[in-house]
Amino acid sequence: MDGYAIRSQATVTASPNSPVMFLVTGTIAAGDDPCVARTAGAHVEYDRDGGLQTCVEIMTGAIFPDEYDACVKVEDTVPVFEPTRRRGAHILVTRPVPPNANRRSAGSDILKGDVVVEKGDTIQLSHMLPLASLGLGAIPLERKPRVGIWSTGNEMVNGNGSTRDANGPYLTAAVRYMGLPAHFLGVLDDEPASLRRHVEMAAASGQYDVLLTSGGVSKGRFDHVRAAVDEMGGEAVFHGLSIRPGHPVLFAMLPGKGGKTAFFGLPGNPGAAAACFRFLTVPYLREFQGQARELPVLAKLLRRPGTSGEKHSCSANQDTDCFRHGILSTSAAGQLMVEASAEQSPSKLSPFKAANCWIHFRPESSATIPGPGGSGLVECYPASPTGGVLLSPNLCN
Ligand SMILES: Nc1nc2c(c(=O)[nH]1)N[C@H]1C(S)=C(S)[C@@H](COP(=O)(O)OP(=O)(O)OC[C@H]3O[C@@H](n4cnc5c(N)ncnc54)[C@H](O)[C@@H]3O)O[C@H]1N2
Ligand code: MOO
Repeated sequence: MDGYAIRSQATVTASPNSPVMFLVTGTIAAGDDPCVARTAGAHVEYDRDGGLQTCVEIMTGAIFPDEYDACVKVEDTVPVFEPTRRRGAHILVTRPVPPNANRRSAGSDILKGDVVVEKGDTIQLSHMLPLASLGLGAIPLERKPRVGIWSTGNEMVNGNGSTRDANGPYLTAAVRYMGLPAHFLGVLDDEPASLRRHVEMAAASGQYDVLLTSGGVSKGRFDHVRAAVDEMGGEAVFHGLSIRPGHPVLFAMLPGKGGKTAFFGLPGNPGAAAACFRFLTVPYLREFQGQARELPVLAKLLRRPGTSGEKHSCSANQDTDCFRHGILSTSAAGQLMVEASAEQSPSKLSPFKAANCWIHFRPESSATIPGPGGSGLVECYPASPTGGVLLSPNLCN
């Protein structure tokens, strides 16, 4: 605090009728040597033995001189002779000042041995103030998973087709949104040898930890992604899951330089690619970085998906996990509420603009009133996978 460093003991009897007068012997500013005080024109050693009723004017952040134990704020003092900022001026204190008032001990924030960042923590903005205050210029970080992304399909505009590539820009942005390096590697034709060559070369290069394609994983005559993975010696971990949307999704491990490379063959329908990325790829990328499993928030379901028709309602299949986008909000009473988007077709993209969350309907929540025991509560995850990680180990760049 800006004020005067005093000996609190001298103020025990202070009152408005009987103030205690202090002689100001100098001024100490933040950054000054606490033994040397500024006076009108010079820096001199202040009168350290001047007795109980001497004081030093002190500024916020200045190192407290040893012989004083409390600071009285400047606005709680009465100047006797103006100007006060001069050796020989006096102030009056009209109330007792407790020991240690307005004084902080050095090192009381982070003690020796305190853990500021746990091993495996993700460095976020919240860490920066404590880390920087410790004088750390740089900290060791684990390498981030590097992600390579292709779109597939002869129908894509880039391959002279008529469909605009929605998945490539979306998936690239989503990976970067997590604070991870992502390279969009282009659009691949529905041609087995070309698919194989590109994916095999990227895995062999050792430049990527995770590779993603979208499209070409279903049952069509031109869906060649699985065959390409098999032919390059990849091991399919699963191809097809009991989820909606995205049931044709493929996950495989590819042989690569210095170990295996994870491969997600996401379905082509953009809504399905987005759901599979959010619920399969994001957890993989988090696990890769040693991050804890993401936990959902529970919200009261205001509108079930597919109320306009049964197609995307989740009620058809009791053993299927359904992922539906929706809008999460808070009621006036503070209750989290979620409304599933009315349109849930995985090929319709306009609802993504308003949706701010994904709702996970577990198989058991397919009953008329979802949630444990029919509570009406459903699990929601933010639509955008947050990572917020700092990419540079250098805290100042
Ligand atoms: N006989 C069956 N047919 C289909 C099944 C099935 O189980 N049996 N599943 C359907 C489901 S569910 C999905 S999802 C799709 C996924 O199939 P693919 O991964 O093979 O995707 P494609 O056929 O290549 O494309 C589907 C659709 O999405 C469009 N697409 C693809 N990539 C993009 C992109 N990057 N940007 C925008 N749009 C994209 C593509 O043009 C197609 O319209 O299979 C069903 N069929
Ligand atoms: O995965 Mo597909 O887009 O559910 O229909």
